[in-house]
Amino acid sequence: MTKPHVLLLGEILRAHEAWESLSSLAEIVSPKAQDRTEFLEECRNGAFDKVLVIYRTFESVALTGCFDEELVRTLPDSVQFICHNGAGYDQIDISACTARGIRVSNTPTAVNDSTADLNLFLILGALRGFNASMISLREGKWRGYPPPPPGHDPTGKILGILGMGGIGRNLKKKAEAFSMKVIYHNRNKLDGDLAGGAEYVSFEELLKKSDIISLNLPLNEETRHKISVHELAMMKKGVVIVNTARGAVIDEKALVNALDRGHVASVGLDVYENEPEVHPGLVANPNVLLVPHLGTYTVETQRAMEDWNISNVRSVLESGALRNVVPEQIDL
Ligand SMILES: O=CC(=O)O
Repeated sequence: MTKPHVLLLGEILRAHEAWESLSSLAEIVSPKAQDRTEFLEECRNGAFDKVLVIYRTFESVALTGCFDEELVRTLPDSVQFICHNGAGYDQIDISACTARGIRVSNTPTAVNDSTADLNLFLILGALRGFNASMISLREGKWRGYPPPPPGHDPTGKILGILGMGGIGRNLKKKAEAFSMKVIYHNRNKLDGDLAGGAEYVSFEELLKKSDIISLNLPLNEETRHKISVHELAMMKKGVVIVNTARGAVIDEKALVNALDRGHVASVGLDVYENEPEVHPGLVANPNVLLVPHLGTYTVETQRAMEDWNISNVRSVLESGALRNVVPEQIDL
C-alpha cells in the first residue's frame, strides 16, 4: 500500500526527531515553487495529489501567500487536514476549509507562557517609559536632555484584558504578581473559576476603566480594527496599550494619531498591521516600545509548538483525526 503524503510548508527548526519519525507512516514532500503562482501551479499539475495533511508555519506565508479561498480551492481533493504551527490562524480562511471538508488545527496552549511573558515585558516597559531613555543612552545622551518624565508603577493599576483565552489568562496570573487589578472582556463571560476571579466587564467598561489595555484576541472579520478612533476616544487619557495578538485588531493610523495627541501615553507592540512593515508614526514615537513579532520566539516554545503540531500530523496518520481543531470547527 502506498503511504499518504505530508506536505511541509516552512521549516522544522527544533523537533527534528519527532518530524523524522513520521517517515515510517508517510512520505514527506516539499514544494519546488518559489512563489504563490508557482505553488498554485504545482497544486494544479498534480504534484501534491497524494497529500493527506499539510504542515504549515506562519512564515511559509512568504511562499504561498495566505490560505485564502483561492488557495484552498486549488488544493488537491486528497487534502483533508491542515496543521498550522501557531496559535493565531488568521492566515487561513477557515470557512473555505470547512466548505471543502478540510479540518484545521493550531497550537494554542504551547504559546501561552512565552507570549504572556513578552506581554508583561511590554506592559512594564511601556508603563515605565523605558524606550525613550534606551534610545538616548545609545545616542550617547544618557537619560536624554531633558530626561523623559518618570514612569508609573504597575501596583494598583487596572489592567483590562481584551480576550481572555489561554494567553489572556496566563497574563492575568503574571500581572497579579505585580499587584495589578485585572478586569476582562470576552465575547462570553468565562465559566466557573476559569477567569481566576478577574471581573467580567462590558467592552465599553473595559475601555473606560482600564489604565492599561492588553489586546489578546484573535484576528478575524469581527475583530479587525476592533480598536479604532471611537474606541480610543473612550479610553482614559494617559492609557497604556499593549498588543501581542495581531496588528490589525487595532487601527494603526488611529493609534498613531491618539499617541501624537497624547491621549494614549505609551504603547508596547509585538505585532503590526502589515508585517514586516511598521507604521512610520510608531517608529518615530519614543513612547512606543516595539518588538518584531517575537511572542513565541524562544527555544522552549518553538519546540513545544512543533511537538504539538507534529503530534497532530501523527494523529491523522495513525487514527485519521486531529488532536485539536480550531474553535470554528469544534461542533462540526
Ligand atoms: O504569533 C504567533 C502565533 O500565532 O502563534
